Amino acid sequence: KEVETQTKLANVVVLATGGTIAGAGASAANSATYQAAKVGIEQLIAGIPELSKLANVRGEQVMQIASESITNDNLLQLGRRVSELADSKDVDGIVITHGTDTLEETAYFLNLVEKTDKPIIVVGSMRPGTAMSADGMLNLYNAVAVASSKEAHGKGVLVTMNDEIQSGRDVSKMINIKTEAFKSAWGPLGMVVEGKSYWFRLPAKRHTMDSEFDIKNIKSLPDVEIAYSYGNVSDTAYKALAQSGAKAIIHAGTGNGSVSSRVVPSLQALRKDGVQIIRSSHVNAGGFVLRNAEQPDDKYDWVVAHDLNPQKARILAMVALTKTNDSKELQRMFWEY
Ligand SMILES: NC(=O)CC[C@H](N)C(=O)O
Repeated sequence: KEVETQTKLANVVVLATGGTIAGAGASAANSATYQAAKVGIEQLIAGIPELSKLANVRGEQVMQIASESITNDNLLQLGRRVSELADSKDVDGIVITHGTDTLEETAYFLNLVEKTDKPIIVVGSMRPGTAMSADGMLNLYNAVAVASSKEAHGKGVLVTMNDEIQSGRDVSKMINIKTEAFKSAWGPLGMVVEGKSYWFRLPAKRHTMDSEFDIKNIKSLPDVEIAYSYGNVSDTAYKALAQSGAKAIIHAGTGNGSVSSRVVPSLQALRKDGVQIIRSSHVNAGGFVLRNAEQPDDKYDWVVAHDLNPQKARILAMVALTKTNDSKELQRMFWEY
């Protein structure tokens, strides 16, 4: 009996959403020119017989899209399915296959709203399965390995790419042509090698079980948009986004979220009209925006995104706005998550 429980394999569900990990190209030489979201999850799982040694794996095709086309409704649909599965006692871990373009957004969203300590792993690939040196097979194998491990419990939503275990909160796609594409400004949490995980650090920010957000209470997500900044920037985009109904605008700022003097008056006016202004940075290796540095946030009643890049700041702002429209509360959430 004891031996039986010791060797019992974990039950892992793979939720497939599309992306390059489900991509197919015309020839094995096509590592960058191919169609994403072509191959079904049954075929992906069948292509890796070694998975059956790691866990009892079953797949579910939730959608079949390239991740740049993912909508807020898609996020909610996926989040609800993850939550249902996490609540089931027959499920020990969940893997989500995903296009890499917005993988970091989905991983962070789930990290905020899933009330479970069961492993949730988001995984993609940089080359389609039809290409030479395709990376999807190993990335998915590693994802299932981590999802079925005891140690992955309670560590928030994770991403396994290029043998690394990254925090879904921190990780970002930093380059679009290398298999070494996903990095965290603060380093990976661990490594996964030959199906075994090696952990080195833990996430310090609130997530999953410790989060005040719950997918079960989120009916819809408000409109939050991003405006990019650069030299000679105009206020046209900011004003247009507000006019089309944005509840918050993420300022994808230069450097430490600095704001051009050409734009400051409009952002002040938009805030007076009720739009939340959230200063982030488009510095690729990781921005670090501090309150009242560069701009008087207290005076203008603006929020800073701290180390969250603009696309992650959009995710947190949407989720946060389902609870509050108080800028001080929003700022607290931006420090805590
Ligand atoms: N490497 C990828 O997954 C990119 C493919 C596609 N643009 C997507 O995000 O789904």
